Amino acid sequence: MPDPYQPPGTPRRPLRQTLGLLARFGVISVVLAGTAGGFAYAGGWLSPDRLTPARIVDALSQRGGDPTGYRRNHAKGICFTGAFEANGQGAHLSTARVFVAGPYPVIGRFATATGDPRSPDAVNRVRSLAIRIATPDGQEWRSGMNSSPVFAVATPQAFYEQAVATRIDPATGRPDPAALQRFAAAHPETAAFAQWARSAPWTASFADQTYNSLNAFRFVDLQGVRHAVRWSLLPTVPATPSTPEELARLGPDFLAQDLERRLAEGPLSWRLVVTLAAAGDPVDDPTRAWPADRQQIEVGTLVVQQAESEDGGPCRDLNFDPLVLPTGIEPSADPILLARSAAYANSFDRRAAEVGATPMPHAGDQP
Ligand code: HEM
Repeated sequence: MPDPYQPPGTPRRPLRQTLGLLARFGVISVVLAGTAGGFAYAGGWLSPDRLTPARIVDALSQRGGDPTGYRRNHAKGICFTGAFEANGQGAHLSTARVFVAGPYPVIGRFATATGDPRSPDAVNRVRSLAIRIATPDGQEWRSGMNSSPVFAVATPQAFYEQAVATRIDPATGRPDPAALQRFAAAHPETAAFAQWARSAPWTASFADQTYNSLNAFRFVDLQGVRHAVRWSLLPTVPATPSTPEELARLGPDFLAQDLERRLAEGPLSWRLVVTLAAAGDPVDDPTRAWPADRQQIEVGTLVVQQAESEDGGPCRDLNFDPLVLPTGIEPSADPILLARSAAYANSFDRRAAEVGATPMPHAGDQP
C-alpha cells in the first residue's frame, strides 16, 4: 500500500527505521524542552516569586544613583596592586600554594558598600577590601571582605528583603522608613550588625580598617583534615576616630584621596589572621561572631603598593567571586556563599555589557 505521507517515487523507509527516527526526534524534543525548561527555571520565569540572582541584583540596583557600568553592590571603589607575603604558618592548615612562604601578586579593590557609584563616602557605613592572589601553580584565591565584624543577615532571602527595604523612594530620595522598620522587626538577626553600625567609630581612611571574611570556609591540610575558619585583615596603622559630620566636610571622595596620599609616601600593609572554629561554632551563619578566645594564626601580610582609578584599572573587570578558591580551601555550608557567587556573576555580566556604552567616570565626577 502506498505511503500517503511520501510523494510518489520516494524510496520507502522500513517501518522500524521510521519508528527509530521518530523515537530519536522524540528524545531530542524532550531534551530540548528540558533544556528550555531548565533555562526558564533558572531565570525564574516559571515561578516569578522564586528568588533568583537577577531579582537580587535588580533590587540592589534600585538603591539610588545610576549604577550603569558599575558593580551593583559596593559600587564605588578604587583598584590597587600589591603582594601577599606568606610567612609559611598557614601551610599547617591548608595545602593551598598561597600559604607556602613567599610573595604572590595581588590585584585588589577598596570600596564602600553602596549601590550608588557617586555616593559620598561619609554616608556609607561598611567599607570593603577584595583581593585576588595568584600563585605559580596557576591557581587563585579571591576574597571580598567587609569592615563590619558580622554580616547583617543570614540567608539570601533576608539579603534580598534588606535590598528591597533600602530601595530609594523617588518621592523623598530616601528609603521608606516604615519599610526599614518592618525589615528590622522581621529580622532580629540584624541586631549584632546594627549595634556595631551604631557604636563603632567612623574613620577617614581605608587604611586603618579591619576587613573580615564573615562567611566561614574550610582549610584542608596535608592529612586531608578540614578546619573551619574565618579570616581577617588587620591594619598596621592606628585608627583615628572621626564623626560623620567631620567626614562630610572632607568632600565626597575622601577615602580614595586618603589612600592615594598615603600610598605616595609608601606601601600600606595588613596582617592576614586566620581564626579556627571550635566544635559547635556556627559555620553557616555570618551574623554570629565566634567567641573572642578562638585560636588565631597569622599567615602573612597583604602589602598594598599602588592605587589606580577603577576606570580602566586592573580590578574593573575582575569578579571577586568568593567561590574562586585554590585547592586546599573549600566553601563552608553557608548558603550565602552560593548566592554571592551567582549574584556577582549576574552583576558582572551586566556591567561588562555596559562598559563602553557608558563612560566610567572617576570618583567625584558629576553624572
Ligand atoms: C546573599 C548575600 C550577598 C549578595 C547577594 C551579595 C551581592 C553582591 C554583589 C551583586 C556585588 C557586586 C559584584 C560585582 O559586580 O563584581 C557584591 C560585592 C561585594 N560584596 Fe557582596 N553580597 C552578599 C554578601 C556578602 C558578604 C557576606 C560579604 C562579606 C564579606 C560581601 C562582600 C562584598 C564585597 C567586598 C564586594 C565588593 C567586591 C569588589 O570590590 O568587587 N558580600 N556583593
